[in-house]
Amino acid sequence: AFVPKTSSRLNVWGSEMNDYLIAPSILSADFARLGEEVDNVLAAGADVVHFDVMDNHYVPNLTIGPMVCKALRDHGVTAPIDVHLMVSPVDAAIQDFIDAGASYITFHPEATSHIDRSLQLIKNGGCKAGLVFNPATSLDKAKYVLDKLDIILLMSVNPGFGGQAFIPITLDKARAARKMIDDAGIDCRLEIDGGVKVDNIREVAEAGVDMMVAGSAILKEPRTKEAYKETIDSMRKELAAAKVPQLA
Ligand SMILES: O=C(CO)[C@@H](O)[C@H](O)COP(=O)(O)O
Repeated sequence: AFVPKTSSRLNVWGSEMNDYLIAPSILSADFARLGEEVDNVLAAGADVVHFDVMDNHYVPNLTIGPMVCKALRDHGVTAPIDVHLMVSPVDAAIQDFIDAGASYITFHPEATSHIDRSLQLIKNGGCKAGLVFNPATSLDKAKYVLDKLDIILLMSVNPGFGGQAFIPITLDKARAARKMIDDAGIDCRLEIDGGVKVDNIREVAEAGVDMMVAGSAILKEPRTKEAYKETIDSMRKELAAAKVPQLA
């Protein structure tokens, strides 16, 4: 049965966190003013900084690395930094981002021959660990590492670029991933990334997602704290109205 959301079902990683985490992707930031952009989006109410790392090999784009992550920490950012590694092979980058101050690190199962070992490497570094599933990648790869997963991240676009359209079948996959998490009873967030906007975020939440990455929907002109707050507040209003299935 669908009933209004309460915090009981989504109480993962401790009660001090919001039920729904909003994670603006800095891929859409003005990189010439990155520190200020991150400060503004956090002051506007974002929970987490989503940090996209692309290697021009696993994905067809090249972005930012551990030095930029460390620079944000040195700048004074204390919010969680959610590092999404679109990098292959991935293990060296995992260690670099642990050293650079990452909080959460996720990677694609295709990017390592040893998924279990790569997850353990992240956990040994004291970070939350997660697997990322491209739109056409099956959730099967999660099955035998569920006990090591703090995050399952579903790509709702093909990775590599911001500003793409949400792929609707991801909602079915989200429901399947939510069931997998609930059946296993693990303390795991379900994250989604790609094409998330004010007008579809409620539907995404109702499919069982509790961590929302949004790049171009939030980080856009006029690039002011007030404008970021307006978008994030609108997203929170939609999330508050979401009806999600409760655990039995
Ligand atoms: O990882 C990626 C793209 O590969 C994302 O994090 C995008 O940056 C999301 O951007 P929008 O689709 O929200 O504009």
